[in-house]
Amino acid sequence: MLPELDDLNSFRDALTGAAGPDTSAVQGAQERNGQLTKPPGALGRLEDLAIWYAGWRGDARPQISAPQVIVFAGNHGVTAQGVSAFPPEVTVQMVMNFEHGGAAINQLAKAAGAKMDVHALDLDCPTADFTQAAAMSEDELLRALRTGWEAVDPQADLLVVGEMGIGNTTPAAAIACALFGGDASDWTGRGTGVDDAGLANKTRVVAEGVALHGQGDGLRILQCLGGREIAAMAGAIAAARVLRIPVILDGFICTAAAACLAQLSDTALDHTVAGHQSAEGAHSAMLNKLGKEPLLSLGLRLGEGSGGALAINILKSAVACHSGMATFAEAGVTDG
Ligand SMILES: Cc1cc2ncn([C@H]3O[C@H](COP(=O)(O)O)[C@@H](O)[C@H]3O)c2cc1C
Ligand SMILES: O=C(O)c1cccnc1
Repeated sequence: MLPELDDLNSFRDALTGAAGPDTSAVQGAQERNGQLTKPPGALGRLEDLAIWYAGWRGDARPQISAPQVIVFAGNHGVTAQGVSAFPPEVTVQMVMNFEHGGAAINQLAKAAGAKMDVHALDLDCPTADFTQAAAMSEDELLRALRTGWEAVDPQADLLVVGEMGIGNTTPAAAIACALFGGDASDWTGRGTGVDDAGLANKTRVVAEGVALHGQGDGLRILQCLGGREIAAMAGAIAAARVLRIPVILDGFICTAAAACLAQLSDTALDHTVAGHQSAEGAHSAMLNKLGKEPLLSLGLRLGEGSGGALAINILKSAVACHSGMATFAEAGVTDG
């Protein structure tokens, strides 16, 4: 059961107090894995994935039958600084596209057999430009976290969260810089494709934001430098942690949301795997900081949950092998 989110402390408490994986299911899955008709370790990371999944589901021989993809959308005041190659009205236009089934994520969710939900967060009311003020008030942060928290279907057995928000690679870079240190240029990339002058301007904006608001815990950084859809992703990833629903992380922006949770608790992201490595330059550095090895590297730089949705197929395949294969004894195959 998910507790109500009355305030930011109830969020912190729920995350830090959430139970870990079921160790007996992990043990049962490891034992089963050792008996399947293949040389030991021959399925590589698929074996680790299946055992990890079994632990979080509390079932040594699990199935994946109800994956959920949730796309959150938000608008960003910082777009006034000219940080994106596209205008902010594209956010609401893409939300319509999601609703009509025309975006990349619609096709990828369908191909993965996942249901897809879309939540637009106050698109008429962009966050504040973080070079001037905190992006959100505490109350706005709480409401965005709650949107994500409540969007997770408790019956889902796998979750991917994605986003749409023109300008949001800028807050994602600022979050990473504030959490992990280094220069703004280490974390700032081209997003939708800004040119060299655009990249220099965007780097300045990230540096200004971090100089103004770079202190505090993961929630404070999310509030001051993030955005509503980024906070909603964090809320959904945290709810999944409490509900023991495994999560496949998407690209740069999704990983920045997750990184805020990792700052609050060392075990906050134990139920997550990195679906892919985005072509956004600093994504691999962010994954390294979080100790996550991506499953795919296909040069995607889209967001929307696209890389996470693609990786559903990998996880499904891992679990299908683990739960569907015969053991040496069942198949009458001689053990090594
Ligand atoms: C048509 C279109 C569809 C998208 N789908 C995801 N994004 C991605 O690009 C945006 C981030 O890049 P930046 O920070 O440079 O604006 C986000 O909306 C992200 O989801 C899109 C962007 C566009 C233009
Ligand atoms: O990695 C991402 O999520 C990403 C990269 C570029 C633009 N939009 C999203």
